[in-house]
Amino acid sequence: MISARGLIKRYGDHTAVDGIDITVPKGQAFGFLGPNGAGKSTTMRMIGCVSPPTAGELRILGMDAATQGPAIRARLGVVPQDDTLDTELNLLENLVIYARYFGIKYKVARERARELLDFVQLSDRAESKVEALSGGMRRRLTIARSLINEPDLVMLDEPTTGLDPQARHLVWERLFRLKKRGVTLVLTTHYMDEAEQLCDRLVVMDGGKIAAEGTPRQLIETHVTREVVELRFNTEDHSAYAEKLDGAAERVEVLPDRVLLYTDDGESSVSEVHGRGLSPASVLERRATLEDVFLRLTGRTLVD
Ligand SMILES: Nc1ncnc2c1ncn2[C@@H]1O[C@H](COP(=O)(O)OP(=O)(O)OP(=O)(O)O)[C@@H](O)[C@H]1O
Repeated sequence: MISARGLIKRYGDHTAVDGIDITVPKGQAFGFLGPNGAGKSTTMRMIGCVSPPTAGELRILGMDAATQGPAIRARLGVVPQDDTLDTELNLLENLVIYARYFGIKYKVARERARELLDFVQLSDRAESKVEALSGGMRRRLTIARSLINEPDLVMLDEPTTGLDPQARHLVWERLFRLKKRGVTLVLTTHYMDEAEQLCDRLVVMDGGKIAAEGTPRQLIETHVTREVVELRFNTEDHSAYAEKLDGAAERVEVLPDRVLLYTDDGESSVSEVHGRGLSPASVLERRATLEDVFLRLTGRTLVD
């Protein structure tokens, strides 16, 4: 569905995307994980054929992005970061009008719009104005809109940013269903749980480059230990404690508010902490996550 080789995007002197390679097969949910400014949206815009690459080769749906943009766009679904719905119109009208961009006949558009509202569980709101919808409902409507041209590939830029947990789960559940229907999904996210739950494969981006790639499980197994012990001390300066804990685990990481011990045996690391005469205010043993992978690879946390 997507093949990029040596993809580069420069804005003046600034290189936003710095020579990335990606391959996305059909039916996969492929995620770009990374902090602000990593180059995720820029990559999505190139794949969406709205921003031409400065250099490199980019093929989407077997076509060349440089020369076949309009043909590619006709077969893509796009869910932008900010909702661009027409709030003055009702839900059905939003979908039907969008269908016109694709030259879909009115009768077909209305039928599809009804089906799609059903798919995103908004049928009972068909005649309401968009301005009356919650954030989660708007997202679902935007997802419905992205499907009006029956796309093979749907691109979602931070599909659940700003939504409450329940609204996020509703969006995820619909995206799972889309995937089951064989639609390929490409998404960007700041959220490790979203990446873990939705994505078959991930690239971790940082500073315009790909820092790592794999399934969520592979990334965790390759880059971090199985367990993590989080220690919080009554102090303003956790780095002093990190020094005292040198060698207490496979790796010791310090954040402003805690020390992280990366270990394959949480219990013995906790004993080691006490053995060194240290008394943390709190101790949390947990499984390693993508957030830990990210910290390892970039030295930063996902959500600043
Ligand atoms: N149109 C533009 N003109 C100049 N610089 C840009 C433009 N778009 C993006 N950039 C810069 O390119 C870099 C990558 O931005 P991009 O929006 O792709 O990051 P991102 O990973 O999507 O971040 P976010 O999570 O905040 O959306 C940033 O340094 C940004 O300031």
